[in-house]
Amino acid sequence: MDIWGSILSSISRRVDKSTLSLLKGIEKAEYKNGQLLISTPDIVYKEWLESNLLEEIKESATDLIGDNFEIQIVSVDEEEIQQEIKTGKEEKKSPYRLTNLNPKFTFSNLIIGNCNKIAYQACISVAENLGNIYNPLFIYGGVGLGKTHLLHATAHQVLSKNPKANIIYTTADTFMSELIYYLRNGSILEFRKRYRDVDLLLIDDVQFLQGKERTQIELYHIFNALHLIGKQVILSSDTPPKNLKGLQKRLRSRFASGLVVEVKAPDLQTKLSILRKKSKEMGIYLPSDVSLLIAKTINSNVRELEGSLNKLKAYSELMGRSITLDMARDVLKDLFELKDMEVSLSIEKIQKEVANYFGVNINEILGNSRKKKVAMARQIAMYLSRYLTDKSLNEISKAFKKKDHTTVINAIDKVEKTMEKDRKFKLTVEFLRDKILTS
Ligand SMILES: Nc1ncnc2c1ncn2[C@@H]1O[C@H](COP(=O)(O)OP(=O)(O)OP(=O)(O)O)[C@@H](O)[C@H]1O
Repeated sequence: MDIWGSILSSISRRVDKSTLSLLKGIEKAEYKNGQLLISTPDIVYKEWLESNLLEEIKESATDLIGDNFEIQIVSVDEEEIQQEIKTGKEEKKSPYRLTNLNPKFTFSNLIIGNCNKIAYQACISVAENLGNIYNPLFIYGGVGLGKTHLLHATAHQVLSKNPKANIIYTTADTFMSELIYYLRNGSILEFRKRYRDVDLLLIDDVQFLQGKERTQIELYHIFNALHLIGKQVILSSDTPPKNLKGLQKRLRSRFASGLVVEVKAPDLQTKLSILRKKSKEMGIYLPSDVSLLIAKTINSNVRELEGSLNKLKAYSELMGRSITLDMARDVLKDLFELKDMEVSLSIEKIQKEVANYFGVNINEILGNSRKKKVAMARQIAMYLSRYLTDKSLNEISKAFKKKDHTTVINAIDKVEKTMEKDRKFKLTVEFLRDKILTS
C-alpha cells in the first residue's frame, strides 16, 4: 500500500464517516523526499483540510514514517500557477495592462518630509526588491496624506525598471465589485487566476473591507497564494492593521506580518515645500506670505492644500490679478474657517527670537562680530527672514545693517548647505522657525 493509502486508513479509524467521505475530495497525495504533498481541488477545500484534519494527518503519518517529514497542502489552481512559473509559461503572456495609474503620482513629484520619509524609503526598497523584503508593506495614515501617491509611485518605479512586470493596482471597493461580477458570471477561477498572476498587487483603502466577509475570504487566499510564491503585496489604509476591527483576525495578522509604516500629517516646512512645488507645476506665482497663510490654515490634508491652490489660480485668472495675501484671505475663507493669524512676520521679531535662543545681544547680530556663535545666529536670522517674510534681499540686508545683499545671499547659502549635512543644526533652525511662527 502507498503511504497516503496507509495514512487514510489510519485516519479513518479516528474520524467520523462524513469527514472520511470529504477526504475523498483530495485530488492527489504523495510522499517524496521527506515531503508529504497533498493536492486539493480548490482553495476552500485546502483551507478546510488545514483547519480540520492537519493534526490527524500529521499523527497518522508520524506513526508510519516517523516525524522527520513536512506536510505541504496545495490547491490545484495554486499548483497550476506554480507550474507555469516553473516552466516560464507566464513569460509568454502579455502583461496585464495597467491603465489606472495616475502619471503624476511619481516619486519625483512627491515631497519628502519627516511625515513620509520612512514610508517613502520602504516603497523604494520594495520596488527594488519585489517580494524579498517587507512583504506585505502596509501603509496607513489620515485622509489625503499621499498614500495613494506612494502606491502609484511604487508601481511606476517597478515598471520603469521592468515594463513587463505584472502589476495590479486596485482599491478595496473595486476589488469587491470585481469579485461580485466574477462570482455572478460563474468565473471565480478566472478572478483568482488574474489576481494570483501578478508580481505586485497594490490594494488601496483596505479599511473598506471591514465587514465584507466574502471579499475578505477571497483576499486571504489570494494573499496566501502570492506570499507562497514570493510575490509582493502593498496595502494602504486609514488605520493600522490592529485597528481594523471588522477584519478577520487571520487577515489582520497577515496584513501586519511584513512592515507597517505610518504616513503622518506634514509639518509646516513640508507643507511649504509642497505648496512651492505644486504652484510651480501649476505655473502660478505664490508669494511667501500666501504660502504661509495656506500652510498654517490647512492642518494636515495635502489634498486641501492643492484645492486651495486650484481655487486661488482660478480666482486670479478670472479677476486678471496676481495672487496677494488679501485675495488669499478672501478666497480661502470660503473654504476654511480662517483663524486669526499674524502671517506677516517682522524681521525684528526674527532677530529677537534668534538672539534670545543663542544668548547673544541683538546689537552683536547687527554688528560685524565674527565670533562663531554670533555669526551663526546672524546667518540663521537672515535665512529665516528670507524664508518667513516676503522682504526682498535688499530689505533684509538693510534690516541687518549691511551695505549690500551679498552677505544675505552668502548666509542663506551657508545655512542651506549646513542644514543638508548637519542634522542637529537643521533641527535647531526648524525649532527656531516653528517657535517664531507659533509665538
Ligand atoms: N508629500 C507629498 N508631496 C506631493 N504631493 C502630495 C504629497 N502628499 C500628498 N500629495 C498629493 O495630495 C493629494 C492627495 O494624496 P493621496 O490621494 O495620495 O492621499 P491618500 O492618503 O491616498 O488619501 P485618501 O485617504 O483619501 O485615500 C494627491 O494629489 C497627492 O499627489
